Amino acid sequence: MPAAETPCEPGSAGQTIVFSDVRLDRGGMRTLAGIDLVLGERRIGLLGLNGSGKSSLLKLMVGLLAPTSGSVSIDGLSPTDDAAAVRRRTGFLFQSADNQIVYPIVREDLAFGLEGSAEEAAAAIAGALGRLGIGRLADRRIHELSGGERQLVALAGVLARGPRTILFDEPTSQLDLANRNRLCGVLDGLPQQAVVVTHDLDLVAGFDRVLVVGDGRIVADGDPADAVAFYRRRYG
Ligand SMILES: Nc1ncnc2c1ncn2[C@@H]1O[C@H](COP(=O)(O)OP(=O)(O)OP(=O)(O)O)[C@@H](O)[C@H]1O
Repeated sequence: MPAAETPCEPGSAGQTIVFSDVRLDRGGMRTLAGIDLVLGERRIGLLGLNGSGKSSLLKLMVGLLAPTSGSVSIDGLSPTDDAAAVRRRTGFLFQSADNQIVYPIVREDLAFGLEGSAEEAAAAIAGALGRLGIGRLADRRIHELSGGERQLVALAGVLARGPRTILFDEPTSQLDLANRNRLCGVLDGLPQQAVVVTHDLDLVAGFDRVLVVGDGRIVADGDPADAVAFYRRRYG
């Protein structure tokens, strides 16, 4: 198996995500400009007001958007030109689970697109569901699950692929307090590198690095306490 397809094991390194003078226009308007970043930490948070460009930054990392100018690389690969390799190594959890669940039964959905033998796929699915404590949902119909359960199933689908990095777009926004706390616990224990867009300021408290996006630029970049304090001062 080539290195690019090796599933992440506990303790394995994440990836280095590089933005070089990135500009992004959406709908004819400047969304991001002058973005220069090297991100290699294990837990990275992205804060910012609605519409500030956080999700756009995340989508650039995995090639769901392409820069208008400048470049993005992830471990030396281009998210747009090397899309298949980047997406094997980099999972994306959408804000709404319905955007990434395709099949009607949980187990079928998790099997979709998995590489390897049927036994390897079954083991990856069982491992992912087990890690999230939702093995009991394996044979349930997706449309009968609650929103929180669907969110966890969508995360299991990402985990089953063994990515090195997981990009989370507002992972707690649709969860009740119990499921929000559960997701925080899961996030804490994941061996993968995680980049998390959130409005949940407590979620980033133990992170290694937190960035604040404002007016299409990075307006703060540091440890969680400093970045959150800046965010509250500037926008609170
Ligand atoms: N499909 C699109 N076409 C044109 N403009 C878009 C599109 N999607 C988003 N935008 C614009 O890009 C800007 C940044 O959006 P983005 O979703 O990255 O912000 P965000 O910081 O993640 O916001 P939120 O916190 O509300 O999710 C916004 O002004 C938004 O209106």
